[in-house]
Amino acid sequence: MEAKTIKKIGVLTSGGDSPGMNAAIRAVVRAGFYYDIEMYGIYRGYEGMISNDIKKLESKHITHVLERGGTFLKSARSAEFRTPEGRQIAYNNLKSHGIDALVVIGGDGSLTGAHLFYKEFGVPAIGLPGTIDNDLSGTDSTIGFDTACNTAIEAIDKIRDTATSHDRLFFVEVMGRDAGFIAINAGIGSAAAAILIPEKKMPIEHLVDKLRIRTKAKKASNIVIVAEGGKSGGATEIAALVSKHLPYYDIKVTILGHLQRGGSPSSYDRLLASKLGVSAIEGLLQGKYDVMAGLINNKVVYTPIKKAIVDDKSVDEDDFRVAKILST
Ligand SMILES: Nc1ncnc2c1ncn2[C@@H]1O[C@H](COP(=O)(O)OP(=O)(O)OP(=O)(O)O)[C@@H](O)[C@H]1O
Ligand SMILES: O=P(O)(O)OC[C@H]1O[C@](O)(CO)[C@@H](O)[C@@H]1O
Ligand SMILES: [Mg+2]
Repeated sequence: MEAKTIKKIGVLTSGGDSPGMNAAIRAVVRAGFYYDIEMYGIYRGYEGMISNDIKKLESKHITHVLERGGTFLKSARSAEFRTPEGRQIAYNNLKSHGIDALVVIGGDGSLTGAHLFYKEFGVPAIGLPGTIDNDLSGTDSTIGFDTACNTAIEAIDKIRDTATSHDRLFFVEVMGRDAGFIAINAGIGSAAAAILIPEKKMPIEHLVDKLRIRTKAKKASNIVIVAEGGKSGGATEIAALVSKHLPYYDIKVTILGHLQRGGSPSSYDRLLASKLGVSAIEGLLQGKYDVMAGLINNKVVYTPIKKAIVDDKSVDEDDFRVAKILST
């Protein structure tokens, strides 16, 4: 595709926030300035595009944001942007500021919105994978995933201390409505007894058998990791089912919840966000539209958004094999 002349670029964060979004915004804005582009912040994701909450960004806006969790541009889930009328208002607002192109930082939903917007109005857009869920193809890891896994592991380590002291069985729920990436990573990284994810059904009898075997083997503690969108329910539901089979166990449930979305980004997420932020601006200037910039084997790759959002990135079967071997 032939590159359009781009003089003003808008950047927004959308969907659930993720650690490293600020680092990504900073890199996008810094790279924009480097290439003499006027940069605009669109606040609260697509909500701000519709309510015209759009401001020109200066250097001062991105000072000391790289290390901060959350997103200083704020984020939102916008029902109105899902409607053609909402998107038309958003387009009119962009035009009123003379914005020629967009960088959208968010998850699969946010990138779906960017793809639709490009198709309808021809506004050049590049997506950056910003979500703790890691559920986008075209990148080994999404911005925020590594930090979220570290946060989950740190919390589970603490739970293990008390679980071991009291010989208790813990069910720990991690985030991931439709994706088990945090669960499998945090599960392997914290020596979980079992890991339950949305993509795979584990019959309750299997889980119960596994826990019985571990009890016989006199394992010091048992921690089961459950992704919130598990096929048989979340940690609370699974714990209730298991307690019917193993009434002699002292069972506790911990839901880690939104603490997994906060915190200062890890070094990996800072690097990822910084590389992809620069690549977003350079991609737009080279005429790469309707694509997501990702990192595969440490190289920047531009993948059509349509491909990146397709639900074909699944938890590696080999990770399950490893988890099984290590928990036996
Ligand atoms: N099909 C769609 N058409 C238009 N806009 C969409 C569509 N899907 C999502 N969006 C927009 O993107 C926003 C964010 O999407 P969603 O809530 O799925 O989060 P996400 O970007 O996947 O992030 P995460 O899953 O990490 O929280 C939605 O609130 C909506 O404004
Ligand atoms: O904060 P909200 O809007 O309840 O969204 C929670 C969802 O967002 C995510 O944290 C991803 O951002 C999912 O893992 C979780 O299911
Ligand atoms: Mg999503």
